[in-house]
Amino acid sequence: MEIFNYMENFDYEQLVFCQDKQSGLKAIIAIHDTTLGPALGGTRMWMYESEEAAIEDALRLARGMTYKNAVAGLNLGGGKTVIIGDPKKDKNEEMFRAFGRYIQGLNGRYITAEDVGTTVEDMDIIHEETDYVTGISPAFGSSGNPSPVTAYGVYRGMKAAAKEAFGTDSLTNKKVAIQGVGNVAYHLCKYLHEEGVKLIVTDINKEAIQRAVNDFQAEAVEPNEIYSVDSDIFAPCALGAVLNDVTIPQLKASVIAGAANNQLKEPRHGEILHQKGIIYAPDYVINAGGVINVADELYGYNRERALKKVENIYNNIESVIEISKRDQIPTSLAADRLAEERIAKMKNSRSQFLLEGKHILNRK
Ligand SMILES: NC(=O)c1ccc[n+]([C@@H]2O[C@H](COP(=O)([O-])OP(=O)(O)OC[C@H]3O[C@@H](n4cnc5c(N)ncnc54)[C@H](O)[C@@H]3O)[C@@H](O)[C@H]2O)c1
Ligand SMILES: CC(C)C[C@H](N)C(=O)O
Repeated sequence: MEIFNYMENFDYEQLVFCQDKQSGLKAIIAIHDTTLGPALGGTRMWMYESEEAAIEDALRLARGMTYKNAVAGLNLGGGKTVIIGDPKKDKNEEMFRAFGRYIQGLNGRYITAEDVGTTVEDMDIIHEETDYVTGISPAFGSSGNPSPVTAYGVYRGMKAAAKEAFGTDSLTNKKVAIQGVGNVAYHLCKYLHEEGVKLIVTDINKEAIQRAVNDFQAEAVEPNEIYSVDSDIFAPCALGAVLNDVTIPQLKASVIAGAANNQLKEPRHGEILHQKGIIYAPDYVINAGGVINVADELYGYNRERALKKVENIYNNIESVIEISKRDQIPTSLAADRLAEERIAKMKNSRSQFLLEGKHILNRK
């Protein structure tokens, strides 16, 4: 990958490599865009096949956060960290403390939180070194684990997408196929089960599957069967790039609404879904509940206020579908348009503001 080329093409601001030999920390912080405010995005710990794959993931996820935060109406930019390593074996306290010091060194340009492979406990350790971390323990007056709130947002967004596809937002008796029943999807299953949804689940972790089978009477299928099962809604809740040339032709669902980041392998896959008449709830619009929740910490966390904002994901999905229908474009592009318009407007007004400031100073 030509890193500077890639950064230039997609307007990235900064890429930071952090290493600490003693603790084994190898982290990459990507800051995409801070027009709307400091970059807020989680830290993912994953066993990447190569350093290049880790860099690419950090960059793609950071850009996703810029768009997510913009559409969610947050005054925050987008960034993300990946830590290279096995979250089950390679974590230690020194690693997260070292990482915390790197975040502190960015002086507030980047604020972190949980993502795949990191926990509230990890954030608490980071907090020993920096205030630029959210999703820390409620004992600190903080919001804790964002996953249940992300699940609530996905549930709300799924209902809005269902309304477009089925004429009603009731999910009772609908079949929902869920890929990956981890932190977010477990809570999503709870909401769906309570509404009388028939759940079909898969995971590469047998215990996670068993929990969903036991707790929600879900039907379990093999990971490669989840795309082609008979379902009304497909909810990708594992990792990215799962909507691609191989999987899309297998889908029976009329709606795609799930928590995973970067679900489309390439932008053209959004166009293919549009042509097939599948209602795709854009990932970064529907899965913004977690970031909305942790961002509320910046104002002194108030759960009721945060959940009210998360409910709005229903309206955000409705707006995206409206633009998609009006302009005859895929929902993925409609969402991009919403985000880019908000950022562009702010870029203009910020430069005007700065010009004025300079003008006043000159007068003095
Ligand atoms: N946690 C949040 O608040 C949040 C917020 C926004 C977006 N997301 C995104 O949602 C997704 C899930 O997040 P999470 O926190 O629940 O993570 P998680 O690690 O708890 O859950 C992911 C699950 O997917 C399973 N999985 C991995 N590869 C799979 C495969 N090929 N087939 C089937 N299952 C597979 C894992 O075993 C795990 O159980 C991620 O893409 C994450 O970035 C999470
Ligand atoms: C800030 C975090 C809650 C971010 C979350 N992991 C996401 O992808 O939205």
